[in-house]
Amino acid sequence: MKKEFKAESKRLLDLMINSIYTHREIFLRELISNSSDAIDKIYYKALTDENLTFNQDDYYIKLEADKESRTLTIIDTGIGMTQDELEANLGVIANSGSFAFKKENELKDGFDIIGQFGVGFYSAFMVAEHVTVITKALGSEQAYRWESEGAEGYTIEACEKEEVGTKIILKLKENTEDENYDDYLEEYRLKSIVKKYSDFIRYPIKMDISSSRLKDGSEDEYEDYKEEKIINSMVPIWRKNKSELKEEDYNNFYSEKHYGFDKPLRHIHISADGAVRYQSILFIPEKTPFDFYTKEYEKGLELYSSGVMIMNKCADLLPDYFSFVKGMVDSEDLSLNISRELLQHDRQLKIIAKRIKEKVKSELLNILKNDREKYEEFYKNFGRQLKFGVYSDFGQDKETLQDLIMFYSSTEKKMVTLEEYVTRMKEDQKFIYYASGESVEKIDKLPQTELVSDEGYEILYFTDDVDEFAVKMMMNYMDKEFKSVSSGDLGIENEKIDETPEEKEENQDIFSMMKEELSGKVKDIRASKRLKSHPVCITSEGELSIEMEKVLSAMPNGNEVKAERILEININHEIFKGIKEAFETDKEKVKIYARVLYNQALLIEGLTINDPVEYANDVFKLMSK
Ligand SMILES: Nc1ncnc2c1ncn2[C@@H]1O[C@H](COP(=O)(O)OP(=O)(O)OP(=O)(O)O)[C@@H](O)[C@H]1O
Repeated sequence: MKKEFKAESKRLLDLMINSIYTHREIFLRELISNSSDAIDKIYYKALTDENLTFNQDDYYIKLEADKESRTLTIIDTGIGMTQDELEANLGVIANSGSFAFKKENELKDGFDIIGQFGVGFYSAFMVAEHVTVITKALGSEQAYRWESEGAEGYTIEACEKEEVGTKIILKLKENTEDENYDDYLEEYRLKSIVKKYSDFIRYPIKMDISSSRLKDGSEDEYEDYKEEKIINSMVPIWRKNKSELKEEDYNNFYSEKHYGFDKPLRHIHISADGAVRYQSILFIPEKTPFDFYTKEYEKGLELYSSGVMIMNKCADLLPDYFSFVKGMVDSEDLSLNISRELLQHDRQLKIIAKRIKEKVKSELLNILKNDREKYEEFYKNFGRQLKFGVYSDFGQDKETLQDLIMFYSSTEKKMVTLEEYVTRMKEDQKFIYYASGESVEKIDKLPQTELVSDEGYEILYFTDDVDEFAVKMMMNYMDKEFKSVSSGDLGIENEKIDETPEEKEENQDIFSMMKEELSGKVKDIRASKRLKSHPVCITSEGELSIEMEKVLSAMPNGNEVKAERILEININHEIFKGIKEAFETDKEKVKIYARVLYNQALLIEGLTINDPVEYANDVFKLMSK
């Protein structure tokens, strides 16, 4: 009976089969990589299960090309699949969650599809019109045959197969003007594809290779014969010498492993011979994985013990703030049998994790120093993660991360590091100033930044939710304290703005009256020490800023925290003169002023006002008075 693919799989499969795809040849890489994974699984079992004995020679992958029937067959001695596994693994292309992330029109390019969804096996349909999978699972008596011609569906039935393992038979598509599928039956072509993408596969990839030799007893007569040969070098790339490897080799490895659909921004190749022996290849991706900032994203590195993969995503090897790092670690000093729980406490693993953390940090610093543009690109994608790192775990990693974070600068008009900021601070400047807001454009217009900007000080713009929380955790950098431009004491003396004692005395009563009108809304009303041309602004007192309040109250369980608001009034502004006048002649008007100014300050700050109708009426009243 023919079964249909799950709806999403069908759409995806259609797209893939019909996409004009320039790298069709990678279907072989995908199938070989699946075979290699399947052998890894059985090999691992054999090493850890006393009841199983296997010889190294038992593990291999074999390619068979038959020109007559136009089939290419990939055979492996891996773990095989049961009927249920066939159904589960080859009946659904991608798990629907990840598929939902991409809209159909974004799926034009086949490369994207493969990289992002791990639809490895289905790439077979880029070259084959009919695919047959014959497989027998370890420990199972019965073998099964899965067959499909693409989007129409598939069948599964019982069949005969001697040995455990899987055999995939591709009946190649008819040749077209653009593509000569017969090419995939040619020895030289298959050999070169294997060399290019699968050279380092640890198991032998065998193929019958034609040669010719002198006929027995003859001196000039040759005969053709076939001989089985291993066509890959089998040395894993991480065991090779760095000097032997080219950028391209690392890039191929990155794609082969499906670490990402992009090209890596940087690779790090570690070969350590110290207290713990291990090799590692790490990648810093160029682009943010599509699910990076979602719950679905899982950090981790592949973990191998002496070349055998023991864990797909070992999370303990990476701190959360470097969760974007992809790659693998292979160590001879780790036990094959180690369980997840034990691994967490493994001393060796801790040493490796620490070293990886340091390496990634120094590589990032290196990019920052030598390739600023690249770093800024990286930072755009993953900077938020680093800032979360500063903030989380009570700031225990702030030292590691503080030199890697950047903010937009008011004076430089670009991203700058904290070190750059501090080293060009003015002599009399006491603090590292920052202003928080939704975007650079919005912060540019904030009244609170006026004085600090006018004094010629640089201001860092905090546009990410996490920013202010992160610097609160850091407290200072190179002994300089962070200071919000909205905070009470800015450490700037300015005679023109500061209230004289007489003024203070004089304004006292006005402010008290306004404060009474705004009771419950603001903690205090003061003459501003930062406003020059704007009449009013809101600032906060204490640990919690208005921006932080916004972030916290936007959280799902609606934190009801409120910043302590201070209404600051520019006593040198025309408007304040009006208030003073009203205080003498029309006390009711002072109250209206208080309400209007408060609401306007909220609006400037990007906060909502409680009663817009009352506000509008107040404004009308002032306009008509
Ligand atoms: N030769 C094989 N032997 C045993 N199982 C296989 C074989 N080929 C595929 N499978 C099973 O089918 C599943 C689906 O394969 P597919 O290539 O579509 O995705 P994947 O290998 O899981 O993901 P990715 O290709 O992104 O690593 C595999 O995870 C594996 O369980």
